Amino acid sequence: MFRSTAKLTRQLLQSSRMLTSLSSSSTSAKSRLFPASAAVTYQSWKVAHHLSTAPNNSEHNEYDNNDDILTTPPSRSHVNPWEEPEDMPTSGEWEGCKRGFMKPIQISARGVEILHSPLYNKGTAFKSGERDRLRFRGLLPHRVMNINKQKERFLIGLRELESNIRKNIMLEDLHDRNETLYHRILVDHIEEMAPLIYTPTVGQACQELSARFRRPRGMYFTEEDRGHMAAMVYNWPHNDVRVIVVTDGSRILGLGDLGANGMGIPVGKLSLYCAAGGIAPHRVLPVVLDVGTDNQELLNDEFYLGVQKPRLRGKEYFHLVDEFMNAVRYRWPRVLVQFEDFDSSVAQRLLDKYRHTHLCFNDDIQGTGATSLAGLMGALRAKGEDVNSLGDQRILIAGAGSAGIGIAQVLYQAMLEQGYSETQAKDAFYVVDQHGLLGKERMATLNPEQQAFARDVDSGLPLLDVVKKYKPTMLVGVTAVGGLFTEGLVREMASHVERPVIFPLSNPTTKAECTAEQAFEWTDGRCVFASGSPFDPVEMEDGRIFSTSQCNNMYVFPGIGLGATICGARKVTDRMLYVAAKALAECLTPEDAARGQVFPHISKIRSVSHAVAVAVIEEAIREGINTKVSPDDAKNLKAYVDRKMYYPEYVPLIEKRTISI
Ligand SMILES: NC(=O)C1=CN([C@@H]2O[C@H](COP(=O)(O)OP(=O)(O)OC[C@H]3O[C@@H](n4cnc5c(N)ncnc54)[C@H](OP(=O)(O)O)[C@@H]3O)[C@@H](O)[C@H]2O)C=CC1
Ligand SMILES: CC(=O)C(=O)O
Ligand SMILES: [Mg+2]
Repeated sequence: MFRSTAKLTRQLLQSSRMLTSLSSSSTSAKSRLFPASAAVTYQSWKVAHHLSTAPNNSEHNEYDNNDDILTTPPSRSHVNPWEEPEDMPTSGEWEGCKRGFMKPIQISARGVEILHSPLYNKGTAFKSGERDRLRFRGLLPHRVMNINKQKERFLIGLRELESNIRKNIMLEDLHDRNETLYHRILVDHIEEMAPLIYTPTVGQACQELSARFRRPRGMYFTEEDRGHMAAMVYNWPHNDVRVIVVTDGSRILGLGDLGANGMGIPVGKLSLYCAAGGIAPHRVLPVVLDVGTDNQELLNDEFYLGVQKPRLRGKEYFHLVDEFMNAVRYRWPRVLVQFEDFDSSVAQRLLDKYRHTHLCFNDDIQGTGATSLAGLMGALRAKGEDVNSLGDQRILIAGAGSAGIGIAQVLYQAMLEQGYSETQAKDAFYVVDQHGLLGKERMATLNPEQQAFARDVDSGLPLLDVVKKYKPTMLVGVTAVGGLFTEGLVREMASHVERPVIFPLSNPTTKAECTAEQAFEWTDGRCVFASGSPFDPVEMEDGRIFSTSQCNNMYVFPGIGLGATICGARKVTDRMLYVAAKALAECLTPEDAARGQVFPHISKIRSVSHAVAVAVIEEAIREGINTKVSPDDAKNLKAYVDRKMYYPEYVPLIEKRTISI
């Protein structure tokens, strides 16, 4: 089990390279992919550092490395958990940390039940005193391992696997056994893990969910549950649910209708809520509204686990959603509901119906809009232009669905904030769907949100002709059509603009409108690039290396959820999304911008979520919809939010006693 640091580091370097090449796109183009050597070096440094600094006796201290999952110490930036955080408070509950004593959690589970409860299970990390106290002495092998040793062992096994889907399965198995270790691995290795538990691998995990089903996670609601939902929600074993991610599986990433197999998306998003957003795992609930599917393959599949009927539509559908929304609010009055991957035929309608009465938002419309705003402001910085010059851009959005219109709406609001008139702001947009440019002549076929961005002339003009005629400075793809940005189209754009901004945002990677290497090659390295799923940096034949960024709503939804739930906001407002975008944009350092990056590195995601949450709470206070943060706490909001963020560490457990003497 124990390997030398050098040997392990070598192996990690090798595995990381393997991972890099597995997740990379085709290398057939002239430019070749550049292995993310900076990340590899950082990764191996972290492991090497840990191995050389972990104290020898750490495995035998009953209370070291433990924490209360409900509140956490303020600073978590340290790599080695045995090191005392620099800003450890001098009073209050964390005074105990210094003496190696942690407030335990009382649990009702007993003996072996605890080992089978993923929220409490620590596996081989249970210390001998705890094994006695909790009555499972003898049910675990003798050796006690601390969380870092467990993590190290898990990572060796994970990195030996050859395919990303196998890695996803291994991670989800851990998720089902030991949530603390799972989230700790995500927190410490987010760059490596995000593509495995989220896009792109989560797409395949959803497609194969029924075939690979092992253990249930989350809740399913079907038409048969009508009239029972208010009672059903009490089947969920946790009383303090703060965030629900719900889908009806009708548009999973760019993969279309995956029915109940879409459960992988709420599960993946909520893993990010915990690891990146600091929401404790017992406070999240993934949900599928299983209203059938129109996917013929699933309807014919003998192993499909969802409702094998055509989708419920119309009034019946909306009544079902309504019962669900009221049932969850009945049990958890302050819960935040994130609508995810609903087909655009219902997404905006659901948002409009609930946004003023329930604490909710639509991630594909609003989260994507806020993230893209931050990314496009980052692109202006990377180009050395004024971030407040959005209204002077010519912005071509390919795709007029939830994401496309969501992006246009948030950018439009931002332009008004930046001082542009409504006419100037509207004039910056060119929005194209399958039938070409949205224009006045097509008004009758457009929904009200699309109509707002219809141009006076050139209705139906094809995408390439829009590029030729209007010479966009920014090109955003949210069509779910892989390869839509052809060489001809990108070269045409680059012939008019010195530094074209190219954002193929469709997920998963196979649906990206173009790859990173294509964009850099076809613009001779002049573009500023960001994609929905991650791409490795690109090295051109002449040796130039270009950074890529991931423009994905994962940069804002965890922070929006964290902020909205900490302050008990009554609703998620448009301005909250705007301040979230600004906070995210401000996390970009001058060095990031100089490298052509438009988002902070993903390893910074927890501090990004923290900044977004602080901005959201400040906005809630300004708008008078904060119900929880006291004026005193508001004075030192950053520290307050820090304290509220969950950090995955083992907590001492004690039995909850029902009889007192
Ligand atoms: N990076 C990120 O954070 C996010 C990425 N996305 C991705 O964006 C993609 C779209 O999502 P969403 O908006 O919800 O999907 P929708 O189905 O709502 O919208 C897709 C849009 O693309 C248009 N379209 C399809 N084919 C073409 C074409 N050949 N040329 C021009 N337009 C075309 C459709 O037009 P028509 O209506 O005429 O069919 C429609 O307007 C997905 O792949 C999703 O994964 C979504 C959210 C966040
Ligand atoms: C990222 C995301 O939400 C999507 O692709 O749908
Ligand atoms: Mg989505």
